[in-house]
Amino acid sequence: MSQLEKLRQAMGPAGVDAVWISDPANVRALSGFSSPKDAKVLVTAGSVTLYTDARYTVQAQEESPLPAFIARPPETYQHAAQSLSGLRVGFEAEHLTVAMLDDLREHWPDAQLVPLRELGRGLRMVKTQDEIEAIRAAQALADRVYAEVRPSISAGVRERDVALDIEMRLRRAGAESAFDIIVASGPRGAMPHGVASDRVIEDGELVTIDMGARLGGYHSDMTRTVAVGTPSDEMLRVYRAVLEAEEAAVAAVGPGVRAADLDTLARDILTRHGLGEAFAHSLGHGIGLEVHEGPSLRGVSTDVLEAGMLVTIEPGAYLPGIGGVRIEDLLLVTENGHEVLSRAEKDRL
Ligand SMILES: CSCC[C@H](N)C(=O)N1CCC[C@H]1C(=O)O
Repeated sequence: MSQLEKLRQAMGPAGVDAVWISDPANVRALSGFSSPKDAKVLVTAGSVTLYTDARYTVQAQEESPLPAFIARPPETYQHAAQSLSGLRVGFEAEHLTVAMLDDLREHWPDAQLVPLRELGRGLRMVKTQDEIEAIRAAQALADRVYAEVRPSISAGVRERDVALDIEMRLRRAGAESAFDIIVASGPRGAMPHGVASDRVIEDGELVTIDMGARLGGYHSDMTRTVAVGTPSDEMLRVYRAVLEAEEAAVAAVGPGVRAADLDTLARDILTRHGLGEAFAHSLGHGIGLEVHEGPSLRGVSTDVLEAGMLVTIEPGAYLPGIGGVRIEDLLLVTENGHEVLSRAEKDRL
């Protein structure tokens, strides 16, 4: 089913006759338009319109199969108002500013505005085949770049230079970095989001590299922790515990599996190694047009995995003042289990 069909199917149960889409990821999913921050989509039972402005006339025509109305507010609102009189119009509560809501109220006096939450989950959690191939390609590129850069991660090298090297190679290949690249060496490894700094990597340290490619709007995400020289016995023990938790959680991924159970499985292993408290975040997340999207692999998640979902499995252990380890793979949930899309080699320490 297309994302437009999914949205139309969800409108009745949500109590709306139309939806004004302003979340860029949902705009892109519905329209294919690659500058979704400068666009909106209006969906009614019988029509769908892409709204963007004259900077994008040619681009909208080239990229989107949807009929486009080219104008800026307030003309866009006035145009939309013609098809919204008397209708209940949903909007994305997490993505519409108070000022924008005021504008909609002013220009659509005959419509009833209804806040909707988490629309993207229903639309985008299960990927289409094209989306799966886009993410597969993004991850394959990230794997290649990681393999190229891995030999340079050594004592005397700045974290920032590792990140720059990764970013330059991604950009040369026509992609971008999916997020600020994390290169966290030695004690900085205790920061789950330790983006690359001026710190110089030292002998005997672990270095966590968390990177992804953004290609055609779709993201990949993968983490490896590597040893430079011989790490301490304590960090070796942490590394092996995280690897055990990661591999066990990966092995358990499949359709029908409760996301929360995967988090518990990994957390229990780390707890047995005395590292439960050190695992300071959730096990993973879905990925697609955003780095973080549904399903959620948190302990409190009610999500159940389905074939066609893309998820990360990324347990970590963080010891303030000492260091940290995270290992992350990107998986496609399949009818029979899963496929690991991230192929980059892991250190066997
Ligand atoms: C800022 S994007 C971070 C990408 C990373 N792979 C990731 O998703 N996480 C790192 C720590 C936990 C997890 C997160 O929830 O941010």
